[in-house]
Amino acid sequence: MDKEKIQSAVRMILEAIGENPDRQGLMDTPRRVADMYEEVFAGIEKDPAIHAQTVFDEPHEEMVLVKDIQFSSMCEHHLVPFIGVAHVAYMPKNGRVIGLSKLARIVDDISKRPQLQERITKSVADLLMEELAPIGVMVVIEAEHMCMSIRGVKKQGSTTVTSAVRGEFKTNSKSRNEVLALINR
Ligand SMILES: Nc1nc2c(ncn2[C@@H]2O[C@H](COP(=O)(O)OP(=O)(O)OP(=O)(O)O)[C@@H](O)[C@H]2O)c(=O)[nH]1
Ligand SMILES: [Zn+2]
Repeated sequence: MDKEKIQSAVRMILEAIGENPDRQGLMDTPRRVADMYEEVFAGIEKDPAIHAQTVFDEPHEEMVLVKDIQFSSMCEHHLVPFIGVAHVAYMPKNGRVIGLSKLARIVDDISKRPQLQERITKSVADLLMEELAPIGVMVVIEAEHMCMSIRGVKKQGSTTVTSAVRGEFKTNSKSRNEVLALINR
């Protein structure tokens, strides 16, 4: 990531909005924003699939659900945050079970990029299907988009819910409803 370039761009934005980038309070702002972008866009340089490489040979072929995984991402249209929770369920097959924290790490790496909520949802589901070849995967994400609350339509408190459903969860409404019931408990 070119942090020097981010700094000069932020300086230009401050000038463009009619501010004085050299005044006391703004002097370090380009550097701070560059540090922040390095953090919130850290996923661009990461391959989330590495988190699915260590599998435990555990013969559990029923649901595993990690719910309420907090995440934050940056909406790619306005570069403002959207913040919420992800619920990730899968049904392992052939002993291909991964560490629970890895589900959260996958959500993190995929979120830390300019994103759309739909793409995060789909990416997490597809990654798990590809890497673990499980019986099924279901990802549900709930988030509030700052681009809808602090600007534009200015609707605070509205939540966007997206889901991606694969395999058994797609074909079997009982399995799907079980996940939804557990999420909403
Ligand atoms: N589908 C989807 N849309 C998003 C997401 N984040 C932000 N948006 C929307 O992206 C759209 C961009 O619309 P544009 O009309 O190009 O931009 P805009 O004029 O700033 O839109 P307004 O927000 O309506 O003022 C807006 O409707 C946002 O609400 C997301 O994760 N998924
Ligand atoms: Zn936006």
